[in-house]
Amino acid sequence: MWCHRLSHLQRSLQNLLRRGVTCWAFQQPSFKSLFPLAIHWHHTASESLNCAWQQHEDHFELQYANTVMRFDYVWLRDHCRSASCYNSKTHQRSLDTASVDLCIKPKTIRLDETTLFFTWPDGHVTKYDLDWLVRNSYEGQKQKVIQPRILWNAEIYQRAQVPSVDFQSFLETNEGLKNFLQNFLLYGIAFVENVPPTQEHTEKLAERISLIRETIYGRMWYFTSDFSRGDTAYTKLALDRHTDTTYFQEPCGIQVFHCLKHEGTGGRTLLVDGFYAAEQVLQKAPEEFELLTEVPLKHEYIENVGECHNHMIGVGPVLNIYPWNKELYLIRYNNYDRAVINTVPYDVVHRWYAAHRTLTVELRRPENEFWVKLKPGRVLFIDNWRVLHGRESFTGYRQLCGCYLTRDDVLNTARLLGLQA
Ligand SMILES: C[N+](C)(C)CCCC[C@H](N)C(=O)O
Ligand SMILES: O=C(O)CCC(=O)C(=O)O
Ligand SMILES: [Fe+2]
Repeated sequence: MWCHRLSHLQRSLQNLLRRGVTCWAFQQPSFKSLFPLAIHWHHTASESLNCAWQQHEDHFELQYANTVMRFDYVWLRDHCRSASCYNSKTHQRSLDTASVDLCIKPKTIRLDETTLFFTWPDGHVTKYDLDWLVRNSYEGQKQKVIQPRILWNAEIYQRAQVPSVDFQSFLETNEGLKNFLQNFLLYGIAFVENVPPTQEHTEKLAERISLIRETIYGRMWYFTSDFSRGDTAYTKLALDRHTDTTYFQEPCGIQVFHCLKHEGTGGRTLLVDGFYAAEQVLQKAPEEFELLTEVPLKHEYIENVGECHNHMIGVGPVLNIYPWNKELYLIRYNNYDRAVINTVPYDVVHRWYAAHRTLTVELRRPENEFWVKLKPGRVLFIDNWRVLHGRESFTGYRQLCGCYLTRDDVLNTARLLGLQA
């Protein structure tokens, strides 16, 4: 641990020196030893490669491909891809990270063409390709989006004329499946056409891209307005925009809807891109956006109807972002299922209500609403981590079937088809 303290001390000393406060520093007994080496930049001979590196006391600095990267020495030892440290068949680490000295530093560093060689105190050599380091560095990741998306309001979505994929081509060709998934990843919704209007065919579709996520509602579900379950979804009432299963610790990733029958009026489906609305909040009120990413909330499902007894609780903020690049990846928005707020003090609660209102105003702008009437044969897939759904009240007999999908497995299929997900 000494080396970390040293470098920390060194940094504070440098800060003090920069601010001109030197007296404290000179009182330290080993002041000189804190600055043991003059730092030299190593440049590559070839101009075209444009690579330079420095060995600092507590990290390795690399400039390459217009990126300045800083690597911790333990990190450099830990990611060694040599045969004894990494099994390239299973893509698993063999090295026991706990056996690495936390104060490790390379004995020598050398660059040959585009490969960096680190020789460690015990003689072990680690090789890194410069491009690999760029791809895998924090600085490289920070600039990258995990999931490219096209945020939409009704006009943007309709203008894009996103084609539906045909049932046959979805099931039988990789191209059909890939087109479908690409649209789904970009927009958070996608349709399959000409599906025979049965639960079995809907299930086949779902199984083509993922594993079906079985929940308290079953594996494939099938529902009418019979109030067979203790939830408003099982009535004829209107449902305002929301995401489902906010009361799960991990809300379901994807929802599949297939309307098998409707003899009556109303019942249109409402779709709103939650990420588009959140982006508007970020632009107009960044501190409110931040609050929505920070305040943890509970959502709850309490059911006691007939034989069904359930009590589910999920905790998490409304907006979930990756901490390193601030990219939004999940919105949890369901005012029906939001539980008592008892996770934040009153003053934060008040600011949270204001931020929630700002988001709600964006979500409710008529220009952000995309309305569609689900029909037998046309199956809708919704990214339940991004796109909110709702429905208009209706009359008559309406049958809806569908299921939830596990998000990991949808993304797995997408990656195997060569898509970025
Ligand atoms: C889709 N299906 C009818 C099975 C369930 C409906 C769940 C409704 C619940 N309030 C929620 O938003 O999670
Ligand atoms: O009836 C509908 O169209 C959708 C109801 C709903 O929100 C749901 O089942 O999750
Ligand atoms: Fe729902």
